[in-house]
Amino acid sequence: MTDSVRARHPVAPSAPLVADLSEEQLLARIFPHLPRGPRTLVGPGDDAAVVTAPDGRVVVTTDVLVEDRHFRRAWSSGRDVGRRAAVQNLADVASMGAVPTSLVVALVLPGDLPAEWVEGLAQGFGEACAPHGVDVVGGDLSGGPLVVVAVTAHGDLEGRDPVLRSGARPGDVVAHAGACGTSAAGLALLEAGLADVDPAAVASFRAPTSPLAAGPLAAAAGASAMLDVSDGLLRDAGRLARASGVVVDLDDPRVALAPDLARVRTAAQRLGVDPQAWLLGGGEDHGLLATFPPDAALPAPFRRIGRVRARSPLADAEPDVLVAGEVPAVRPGWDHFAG
Ligand SMILES: Nc1ncnc2c1ncn2[C@@H]1O[C@H](COP(=O)(O)OP(=O)(O)O)[C@@H](O)[C@H]1O
Ligand SMILES: Cc1ncc(C[n+]2csc(CCOP(=O)(O)OP(=O)(O)O)c2C)c(N)n1
Ligand SMILES: [Mg+2]
Ligand SMILES: [Mg+2]
Ligand SMILES: [Mg+2]
Repeated sequence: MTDSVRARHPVAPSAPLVADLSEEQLLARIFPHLPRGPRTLVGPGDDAAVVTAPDGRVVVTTDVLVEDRHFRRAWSSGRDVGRRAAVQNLADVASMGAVPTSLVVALVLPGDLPAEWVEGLAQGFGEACAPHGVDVVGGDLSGGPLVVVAVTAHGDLEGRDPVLRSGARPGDVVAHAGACGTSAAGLALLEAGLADVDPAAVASFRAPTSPLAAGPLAAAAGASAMLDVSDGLLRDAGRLARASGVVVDLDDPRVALAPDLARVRTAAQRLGVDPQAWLLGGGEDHGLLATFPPDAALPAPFRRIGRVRARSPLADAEPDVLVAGEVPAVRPGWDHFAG
């Protein structure tokens, strides 16, 4: 950290700042302070929490989108941001095996923002939610220096057990539903000023779609663990692997993710980059990554992309995720702080 940053904050020179920590390290400092009673069936650490209500259980999750961190006003319309914010939250509900039911939306809006942009945002929420029978039931407004969209989503497990990150067992099949790497390709094209090279990839960055119905289907088919891929396949597979105490060994992406590779090949050639970096390290496609017992039939549109292995009891520094048995060479994905 620079001295000028430290000068603004009254901390000891050795005390870490947020930018010195990974998201996981920061969460490890937060979680111990949070109260936890018998109403909490699944607490922080998964894609969503499960809490009891007098007449049952409610799945609840929240994600925030920040201007210039998650979107740029020059690249995305209000409608795009509304659709993205909805899908990002609905995917966290689906990845618990639940059906999303309602959202509340809190907005921070700078005064120079056209009111039309905000109407577009509401339209985007409507377009992403209505087909799934999800209602937008409230929110909050505040002024502020940049656009922030904070969403809380609720879901219904319909009597099923929630599918946690922690249930993967050695021998399970690793499967994925949805796209991998397309959103990252779209972002890279926008950054390079080459959006016209692949308008479909750019559209999926601006407003991704997630196979939401596949979450409850996976739960019904006996999925042992699940999460949505928001930060990159390797990063999120690592979270599932650590929560479950296993190693995720992904199949060779040139075969297992061949359709995804084909989708981003043109953009990769044009930008002169290795498309595997997008497939394995790109986030924000919000596909579902799940593990299934070996005898389970994978529900559509899940496809096998790897296998769960036992951790070796002797190897301390064993990686959590392998690709075709090897330590992957590409960046694993997004971290807000220790990127
Ligand atoms: N400020 C916070 N206080 C309590 N729990 C948090 C906080 N930020 C994140 N979490 C929890 O940490 C876990 C990981 O968060 P995150 O990586 O954002 O999950 P996701 O990618 O599914 O949105 C989640 O269970 C989330 O609820
Ligand atoms: C302008 C811009 N730059 C970079 C990115 C890439 N990016 C920003 S956040 C993120 C990860 C996903 O967001 P996060 O807040 O971590 O969502 P969560 O994991 O909580 O679902 C990625 C890949 C972007 N979307 N927009
Ligand atoms: Mg998630
Ligand atoms: Mg989150
Ligand atoms: Mg994230």
